[in-house]
Amino acid sequence: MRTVATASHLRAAEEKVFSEQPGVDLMSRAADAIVSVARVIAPSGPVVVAVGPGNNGGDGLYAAAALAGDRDVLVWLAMGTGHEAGLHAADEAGCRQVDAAEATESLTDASLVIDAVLGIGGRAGLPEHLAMFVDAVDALGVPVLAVDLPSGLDTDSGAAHPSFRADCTVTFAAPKPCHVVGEASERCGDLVVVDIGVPVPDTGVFVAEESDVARWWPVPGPDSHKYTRGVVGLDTGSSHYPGAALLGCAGALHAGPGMVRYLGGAPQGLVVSRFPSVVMADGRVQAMVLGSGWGDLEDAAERLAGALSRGVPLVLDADALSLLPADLPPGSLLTPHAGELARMLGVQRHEVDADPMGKAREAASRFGATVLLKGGTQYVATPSGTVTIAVRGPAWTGQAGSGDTLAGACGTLLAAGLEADRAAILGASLQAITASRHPGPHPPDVLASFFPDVIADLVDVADLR
Ligand SMILES: NC(=O)C1=CN([C@@H]2O[C@H](COP(=O)(O)OP(=O)(O)OC[C@H]3O[C@@H](n4cnc5c(N)ncnc54)[C@H](OP(=O)(O)O)[C@@H]3O)[C@@H](O)[C@H]2O)[C@@H](O)CC1
Ligand SMILES: Nc1ncnc2c1ncn2[C@@H]1O[C@H](COP(=O)(O)OP(=O)(O)O)[C@@H](O)[C@H]1O
Ligand SMILES: [K+]
Repeated sequence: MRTVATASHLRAAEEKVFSEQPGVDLMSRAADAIVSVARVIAPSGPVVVAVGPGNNGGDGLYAAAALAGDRDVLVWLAMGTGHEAGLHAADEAGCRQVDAAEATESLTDASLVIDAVLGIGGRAGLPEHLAMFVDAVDALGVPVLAVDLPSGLDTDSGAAHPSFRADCTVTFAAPKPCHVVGEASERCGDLVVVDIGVPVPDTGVFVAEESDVARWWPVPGPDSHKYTRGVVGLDTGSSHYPGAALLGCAGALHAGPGMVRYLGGAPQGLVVSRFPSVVMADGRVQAMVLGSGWGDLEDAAERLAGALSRGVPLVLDADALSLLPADLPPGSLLTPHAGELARMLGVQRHEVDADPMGKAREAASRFGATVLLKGGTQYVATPSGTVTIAVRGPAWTGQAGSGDTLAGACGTLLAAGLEADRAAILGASLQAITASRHPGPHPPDVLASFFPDVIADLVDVADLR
């Protein structure tokens, strides 16, 4: 996992480095990293460097100077001025300064555009002349390497302001919110996080990576058996929504449980004819999933009370989220989408959309349980106040029934003994990684059927580490 830091976190950390190590040259380290990545993306050919007035531009100018050793490098001062010492270095190295028209014309031959206009000091949005340059870059498909972040984005949010669209972003010390949440994150391309000697501040916000899923996935040992691996009980679905039972079972079974017991109100024959290994008899479980596809079941409160009396961690999804008891069993997980979270907190949906991370954190604190807020960005908030953003997946995962399979998968992970936050991070990330590796669209149960391939692959890679 990586810590996510805001612009002000980073500035404070950077100031501390400067005060403790006067004269330290962070900019050269940043520039070296940009040069290394630039050489991988575009090993040869002319490079156009769009340079802004601040230190982001300074990074770009030193990188331009280094690249000019063996290729044509064109420098455009996109805001009229640039970092003085950086400009001197670029001039000395033979970079050619161009104006807006020449920068745009040169795109037809360019192998790479380096966006060093604005970084963490930038205000959101782009002036008109830069927006036109970005349109020309996009139209010609020239690869873009963004320095720290695609200029135009707001460092601290996922909002989709007019900005560069990068194929790769080289950022320093830690990912910022714009790299990992919302539509902004889709503008960053591949993210390379470089250690330039600025210690990562403790922010309590993290982003999960595929390697975390690989390391944490619960793998049975040689002496494991179905009960030690974990039995998950599903009280999901109903006669009105029998599909939810199948979707939950699909998610639970394909995430690798010891056993799935189906204890809900959908026709048992339907479940067992589709999934013969699902057990219909009641008995011991290590975790329960409730609520998906309940609709307005008359005995919902009794069903919840029955599950609570088992004293095992619960995944509460969909309709169970409107019945939250005061004391949830330790290790329980709530899986609302934004509308459900708004209802849980008694606020409007737009308030959740405006501050999804804050609202997920508020719910985790109020209900004393881990909250997985589902959506394009998936936030896992714990009662202690930490928030982890799950691995991101393609948008077509957002379809009816994806949440049911996800709840099932999370149930399997809780039954395996994982803490609720790990179960949520792994379940949500697995769904996203699977959707990325098996481009669809696939209906949710079909997507779940690819979970085992992805788990096997991830675990295999983890074993080799
Ligand atoms: N943190 C670290 O450890 C390290 C950081 N490093 C690098 O420094 C970068 C941060 O540099 P920075 O603070 O100089 O800010 P930066 O992003 O260059 O922009 C500020 C300038 O842009 C201007 N401006 C802003 N918005 C604008 C707009 N919309 N339209 C027009 N103008 C606009 C703004 O003008 P003003 O606000 O004064 O009007 C000001 O002149 C960081 O991202 C990283 O690349 C590395 O060198 C090494 C270690
Ligand atoms: N834009 C998106 N990109 C990727 N995944 C998404 C997007 N929107 C929703 N999802 C995922 O799709 C699932 C939808 O869950 P939910 O809304 O509960 O659906 P349902 O209740 O119909 O099963 C969740 O796993 C969610 O995170
Ligand atoms: K930039």
